[in-house]
Amino acid sequence: MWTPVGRGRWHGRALTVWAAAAAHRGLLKPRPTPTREAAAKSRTLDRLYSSADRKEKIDLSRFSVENIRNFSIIAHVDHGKSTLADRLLELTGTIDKTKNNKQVLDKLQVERERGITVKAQTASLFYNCEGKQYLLNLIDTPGHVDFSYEVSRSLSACQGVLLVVDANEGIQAQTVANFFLAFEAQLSIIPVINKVDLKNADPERVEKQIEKVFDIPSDECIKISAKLGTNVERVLQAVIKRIPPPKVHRKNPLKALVFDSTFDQYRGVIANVALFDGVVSKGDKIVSAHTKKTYEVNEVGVLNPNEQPTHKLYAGQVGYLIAGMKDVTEAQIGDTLYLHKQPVEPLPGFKSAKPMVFAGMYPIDQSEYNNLKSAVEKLTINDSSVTVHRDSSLALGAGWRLGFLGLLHMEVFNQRLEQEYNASVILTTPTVPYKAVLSSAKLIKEYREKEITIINPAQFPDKSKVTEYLEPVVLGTIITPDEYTGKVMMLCQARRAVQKNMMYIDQNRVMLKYLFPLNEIVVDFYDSLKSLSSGYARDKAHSVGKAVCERLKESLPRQLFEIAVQAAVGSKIIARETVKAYRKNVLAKCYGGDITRKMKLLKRQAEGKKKLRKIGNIEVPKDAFIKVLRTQCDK
Ligand SMILES: Nc1nc2c(ncn2[C@@H]2O[C@H](COP(=O)(O)OP(=O)(O)OP(=O)(O)O)[C@@H](O)[C@H]2O)c(=O)[nH]1
Repeated sequence: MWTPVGRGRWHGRALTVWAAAAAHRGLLKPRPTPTREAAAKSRTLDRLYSSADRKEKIDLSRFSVENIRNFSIIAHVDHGKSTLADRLLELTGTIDKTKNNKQVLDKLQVERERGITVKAQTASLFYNCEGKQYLLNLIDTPGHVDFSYEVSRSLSACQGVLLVVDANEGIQAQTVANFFLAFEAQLSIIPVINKVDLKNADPERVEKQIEKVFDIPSDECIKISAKLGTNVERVLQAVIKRIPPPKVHRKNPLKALVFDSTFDQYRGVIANVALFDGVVSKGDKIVSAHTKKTYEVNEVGVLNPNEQPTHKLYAGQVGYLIAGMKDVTEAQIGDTLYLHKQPVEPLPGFKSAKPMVFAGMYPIDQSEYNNLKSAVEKLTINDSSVTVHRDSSLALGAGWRLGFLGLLHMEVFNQRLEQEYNASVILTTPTVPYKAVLSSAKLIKEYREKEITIINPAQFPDKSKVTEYLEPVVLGTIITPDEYTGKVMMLCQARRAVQKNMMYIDQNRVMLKYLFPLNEIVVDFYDSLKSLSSGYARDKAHSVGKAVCERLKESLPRQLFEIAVQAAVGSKIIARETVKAYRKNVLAKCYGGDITRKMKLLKRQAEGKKKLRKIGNIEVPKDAFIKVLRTQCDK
């Protein structure tokens, strides 16, 4: 939903923000240079995942549906999902127990460098419980709100979740958001209170919070230390006892959901699939419900945690499938695959992600356009929440306008392009989408619509042709120790937010819900929340305009005439800088001499400059644009 610019109203998507005083690793900080430890870990993981290690084909036929459990680990950022996944992999003998096993499922370089999960990762574990062999398919998910699309997709392949909560921090905003995702999907929820080894851990308090906020009896909570491995075996037992096996039919024709996919340079698209019905094996002819194209299956297997080919994949199992899809448009996340000549009703797929932040992306060098295009296409297979529209700019040439779920998402996408595809790009300052209700008949005819969405500031229609502008608003949840409540509320009001709810989740923690205009929180709200500074200036247009003018002034080459660099909002100039002219010494040849002659020469020079200023065109070097845009993005 949208609201007239300047007023607050509820928008459909719930966006959660972090607790004010929660200790947190900087998520939006500039990318750190990889440390020696990260590099060593990277080498260890490369060995762990090298294709040379791929083992013999395994036979999954021995796992009947009753012996399969599919579950995700969900939590707020940093509450220990990936560390718990490490322990589960060790306990089941999937990986050897070594000191180097730290966030093993965080395979991407960007994840290892930033210490956060950005991609959901699947691992199939084999576990013996009370004399029975079980196949457990685990999906480790990201905790940050920008990647919650990964969580919702992962849940479609599961029947249950481990809801991990930090024993010191307690319930946080993403704990609440992720709980509701699982609850709405009607999954079994096992609360796991982690980090009980911490000095300030208070698992009893967290147990009570869980009971109060989620209505889950406190005796259902499992208290563990994922770091030390304490009680982790109980988690596995609870997975078997409390999460039901999938409801599927192996005798029905194949019905497989593509819930994620990646692109491999040599093997094409590798689709992560959850089988709802039937069986699939190498050599089968399958059809994509989305494109109706037919493919021959080259390989099927499970992730253990690296790719391990199997003879077949059976209904109820989660694995991967390679079928020679070479073109990126063929790999659609949410697609249903079925056997040739045995069509099935396609699964509902996924609601498409709604981008909240838009930015222009251009190759630094236009000759790199095609390479960058192919890199962007391949990366969007692996990250389907990014939207791509072609765009062009006078200064930067041909490029795209990309839509992201948040700023961290944008940074991570950019970093992945650089690291995984060696691409070098210019990203412009992020903006949020706006809508304009048009009043001009000419514009309505041109757009064939009365209400248009604007994702590019350059396309903002003039005020005189518009009845009103609308801006997106989001529901934000903030959980904060109560001593900060007053300051947090002041900050929210300064950001034009409207309070919707306030509740004590325990003796000294408050959960606040506010409707925020998205534009007010998208760039720096988290930093302000952390510092709770009260010196917020409401109208930022002036300071931003001034900063850009100053930077442009530094970057523009001087001319024979003065150049005015102005920032304008509509027709109102809000900031100005002047690039001084080169001054030719027209008096150089006047030795001594008559003052009137000197005056005449200076007057003629001034007139010449005035004329030049009227007709003079200056060429803005591309470097200047890059410099200005870069610094804007760094802000
Ligand atoms: N003391 C202690 N620290 C833990 C425990 N479990 C995890 N940690 C630490 O908490 C930090 C975050 O752990 P992760 O496993 O990366 O958390 P995560 O939830 O996967 O993080 P995201 O994927 O980025 O949301 C790391 O520094 C871990 O070493 C625990 O049981 N005790």
